[in-house]
Amino acid sequence: MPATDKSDRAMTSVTAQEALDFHSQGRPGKLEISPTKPMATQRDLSLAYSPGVAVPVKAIAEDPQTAYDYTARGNMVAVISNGTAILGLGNLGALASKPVMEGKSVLFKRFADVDSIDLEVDTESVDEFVNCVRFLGPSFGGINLEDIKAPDCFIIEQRLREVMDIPVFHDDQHGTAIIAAAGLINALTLTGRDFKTTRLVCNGAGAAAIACIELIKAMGFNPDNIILCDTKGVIYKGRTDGMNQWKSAHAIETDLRTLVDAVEGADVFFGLSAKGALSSDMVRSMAPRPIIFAMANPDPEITPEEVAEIRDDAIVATGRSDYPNQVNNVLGFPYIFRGALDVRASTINDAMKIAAAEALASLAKEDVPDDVAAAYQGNRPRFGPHYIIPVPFDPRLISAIPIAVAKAAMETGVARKPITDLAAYGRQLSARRDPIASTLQRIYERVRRQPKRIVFAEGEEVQMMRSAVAYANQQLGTAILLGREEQMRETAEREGIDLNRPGIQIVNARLSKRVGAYTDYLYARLQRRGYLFRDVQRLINNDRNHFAASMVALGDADGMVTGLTRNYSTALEDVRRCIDAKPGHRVIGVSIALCRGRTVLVADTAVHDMPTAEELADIAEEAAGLAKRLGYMPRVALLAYSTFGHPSGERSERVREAVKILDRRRVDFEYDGEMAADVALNARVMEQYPFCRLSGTANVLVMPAFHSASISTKMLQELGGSMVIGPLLVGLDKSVQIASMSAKDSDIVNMAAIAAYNAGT
Ligand SMILES: NC(=O)C1=CN([C@@H]2O[C@H](COP(=O)(O)OP(=O)(O)OC[C@H]3O[C@@H](n4cnc5c(N)ncnc54)[C@H](OP(=O)(O)O)[C@@H]3O)[C@@H](O)[C@H]2O)C=CC1
Ligand SMILES: CC(=O)C(=O)O
Ligand SMILES: [Mg+2]
Repeated sequence: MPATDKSDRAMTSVTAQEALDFHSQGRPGKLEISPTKPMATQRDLSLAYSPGVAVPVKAIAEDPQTAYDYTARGNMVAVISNGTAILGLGNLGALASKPVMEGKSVLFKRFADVDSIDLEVDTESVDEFVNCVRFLGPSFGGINLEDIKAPDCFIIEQRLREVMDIPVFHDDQHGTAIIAAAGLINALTLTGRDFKTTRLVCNGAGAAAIACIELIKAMGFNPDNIILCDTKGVIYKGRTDGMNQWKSAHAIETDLRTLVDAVEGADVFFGLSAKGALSSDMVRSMAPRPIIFAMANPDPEITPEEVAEIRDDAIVATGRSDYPNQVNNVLGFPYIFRGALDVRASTINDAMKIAAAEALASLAKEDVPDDVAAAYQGNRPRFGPHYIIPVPFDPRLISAIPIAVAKAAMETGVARKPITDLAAYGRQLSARRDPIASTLQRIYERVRRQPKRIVFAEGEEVQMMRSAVAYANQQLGTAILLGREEQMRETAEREGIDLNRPGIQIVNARLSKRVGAYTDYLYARLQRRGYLFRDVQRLINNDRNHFAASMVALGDADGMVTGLTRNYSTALEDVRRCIDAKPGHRVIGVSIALCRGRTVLVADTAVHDMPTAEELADIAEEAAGLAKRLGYMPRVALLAYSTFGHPSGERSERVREAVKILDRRRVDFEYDGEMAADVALNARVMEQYPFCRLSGTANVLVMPAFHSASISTKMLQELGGSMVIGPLLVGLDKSVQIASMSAKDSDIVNMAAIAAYNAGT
């Protein structure tokens, strides 16, 4: 464990250890490369490699544009840094910048389906850096420069733009400028100001600051009303200390010399400098209804809490995701490159940047539809001081920004492949959204709004303790750890887990005053099922699943998670002794498989061994219900080895009968079957059955039996590289989730969040 500093302690939503574990668990780091073509047979090899590969080689040599058709270039962006200005942490070198750069690459993929690789260039020499990057053009559709200190970044970007015919975009400059400009447009609107008369002070005169100032000036902000400050104070005409040509370009005639002087009476403060640079007194001296964008990362120039202590009329934004109004370039770079790549833009020019800023600003003013509201902390946001800019998880960003950028590229003549049908382009963009982000995010955000008490039944297990801490840290509610306190504290001490955080509660069944109530409750349920009173006492005293499930049944907790120490079916039996199915429902297990941007729900992966036709129909209904609750329009395929009667067989007959039962029940979701998995999942194969009632490929798969459900999800996970969540228990009267015995901390936290979500939000 490395030494922690103040900024580690300031991380309220995650601990330093969690951050390290997140990066080291499983395959270290955040990225891997996966092929898009099979490389399985001699023929594949002949096509992909020699001799077949010679054909596209020659085609590209003849017409370089065909590289976009035959290689990954057109969707590939390099994130390149030398680590000389990593976030606001300073010059920590190329290697130390790698976690940030991997992170940026992942965000490219997650948010905009842009493939990306990080490249860390180990030099502080501008010439060496430029020479290294300038020859990489053939590999990429765009270059995203990141965390390179000023003024080197200006020279590097300028020189690379001159010699490369693909977009070269320094994210800390232009990404930040676009987002800050969008936020500023809206904050000015809300406070009744305009670009002509507003007085702005920008602290920091590096990469991000200079670009922000340049962009807002290009948008019409009055240059005479902007004061730039750096570590030496105000940048005035004639200053010589610590100057460079980029600072000089924004120097103004003024007698003001310090940030304190400059900020007095200012309408807007832009912070692109360092933690704590704006004091309370400075905030006090600003004009009425001041606009404060404290954008330094990870710790802002001043926190929203500190501003709130001084005045309640300020609009405050930071670069962080744990406060409202996150002004951070993550809102920009994935979508700006998406638009630029899609029209094969040769550059990203001012018109494209302004179009992105305006699109972003407009989005915040639009009503937030239901499926978007879930992406927001708190209630449905409405344009106002606490919502001047959309959050990164807003699913509308992928449609709104790339279109604006692509249009501007076409209008300014830098698009090498103009898009003719923008409506169709908009639909393609929405389809690129990876549902995993929005699905889990939606669950977490809803729970955060209505936190829940979740009992972690196997509280003495290390993973349970870690998960409970993560649950509490993420403000999902109270995590109740069940077990012997002394043992838990000993383990926690040894493993460096802090159980003294708010939101953690320890309950020892043996010492609990509720033992009597739970025993009476359970005895009433089990007395006619062969259990004596003392058997039930033993269950409550000695068995944590029974104790935890009784807690939930009697309302002492909202939900529970278990599963690490007992196999799934045993844990489920324990729970079922205490909790029934919801009236009119059937208890089933649904696994969520997330694979290459697709999400499918698979059922029943937990309970019914060999379901009857009636049971299959129930399973379809329960799974469709879960799909709806997760925000999907269910398209349910009842799977078999046969498709619509061929080949015939007894097992397929049962599935066909289930479809007829659903017909009779007149359910309100799309379903069809029986069909084979490829028919359900592959649009081209489905086309061979034009009468199929599904409007698209299936997103809910009802398996004919438990063995096929279990085998296929495990194969998806192990061979298909899918992330599989679950099985989630559906249909119980109270909220319980059972993790697998091999679950990692993150799986358990997901399960706990899902238990909390199902407990009612
Ligand atoms: N929210 C967002 O999306 C983004 C935020 N940022 C944040 O902005 C900050 C600057 O990043 P970047 O421009 O890339 O870095 P640079 O190294 O290019 O520039 C840093 C600038 O900040 C100035 N500075 C540092 N400390 C102080 C201080 N205490 N008071 C006044 N000025 C100070 C420096 O002054 P001098 O010139 O005198 O050395 C320099 O001008 C970082 O905290 C970074 O995390 C950056 C990009 C995006
Ligand atoms: C967000 C970002 O890019 C930075 O702080 O450097
Ligand atoms: Mg950066």
